[in-house]
Amino acid sequence: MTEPTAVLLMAYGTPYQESDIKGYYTNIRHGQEPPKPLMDQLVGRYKAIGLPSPLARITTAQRDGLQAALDKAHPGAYKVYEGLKYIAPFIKDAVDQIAADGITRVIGLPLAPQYSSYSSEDYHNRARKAVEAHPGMEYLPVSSWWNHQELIHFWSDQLVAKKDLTDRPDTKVIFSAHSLPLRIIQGGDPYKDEVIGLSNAVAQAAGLNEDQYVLAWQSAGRTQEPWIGPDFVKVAKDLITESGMKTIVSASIGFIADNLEICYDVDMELAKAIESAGGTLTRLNMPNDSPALIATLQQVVEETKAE
Ligand SMILES: CC1=C(CCC(=O)O)c2cc3nc(cc4[nH]c(cc5[nH]c(cc1n2)c(C)c5CCC(=O)O)c(CCC(=O)O)c4C)C(CCC(=O)O)=C3C
Ligand SMILES: [Fe+2]
Repeated sequence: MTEPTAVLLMAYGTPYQESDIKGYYTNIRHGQEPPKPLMDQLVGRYKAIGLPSPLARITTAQRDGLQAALDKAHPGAYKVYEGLKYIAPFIKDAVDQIAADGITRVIGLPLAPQYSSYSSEDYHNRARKAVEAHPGMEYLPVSSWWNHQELIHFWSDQLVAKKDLTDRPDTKVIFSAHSLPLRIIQGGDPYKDEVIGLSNAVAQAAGLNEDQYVLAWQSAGRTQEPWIGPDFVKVAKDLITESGMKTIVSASIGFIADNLEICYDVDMELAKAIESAGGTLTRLNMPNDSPALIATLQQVVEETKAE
């Protein structure tokens, strides 16, 4: 039998317990400890959703689901690993484990559907650095995979199921993705265009007209520099108070899992803003470890060939 190929699933990571938050946040801040007010704010948000955030369990379930799907389609051909950016098991730990398992071919698959230098390229750089420590190991990076039909239909199926609601003149669908500092997308980063591409593809597959949906940005950091906007909280409030909308359907298409940005920024912050403006929020489910997401990841792996 030929040697299996490793599939390295890479994700942001999430603190498992309160005592992890400081180290995790310090890693996100490139080794700088967070000032107390920022730290307190983040602890407050994690406590509000309950630790660990569902993301920890979901990333592992995605790994297990992909392993089972690949085992069924190609017995013995792939071994799936989980490597995180800001908390253990780190990307480097996973690569070292792959080497210890005697595998020399690694597909690097970021669990972020759109490419950006902030997320995808940083995952690949961390993986490549770890791979270089193992002579003879080959690294095959996946850039982005937002345009897979299974993923597009995961979202559009939910909108089609809510057609009675979305067709009402006082309902608007808001697609959203994580904002980024404008400086990151300047100089040709495709992130924004890929998010626009996914939102339009989902809208088209769901049969939405251009006046039935908008794209906005969520979870921007509260820093001085400009971030991609408009922010989805402001967009939602304006739609209700100025454009006569009653229902907002929120689809966080830039993410694939329930996490802090979904459970807090959408389910608490956005929901509260909409309710206090007099409207109601309906939030679409995230792909998590659904068959559609696992099928998408399986296709991405099958399409990845040596260059
Ligand atoms: C583009 C993008 C994605 C999607 C792509 C991908 O998934 O890779 C993403 C995902 C995530 N971000 C996450 C958590 C955090 N991100 C932060 C901070 C930041 N994110 C940024 C961008 C992104 N973030 C940026 C530009 C910053 C500013 C700091 C900096 O310049 O580096 C902070 C610090 C505090 C704060 O600012 O809120 C936290 C705690 C979690 C885990 C949630 C959980 O635990 O459930 C997830 C999945
Ligand atoms: Fe983030």
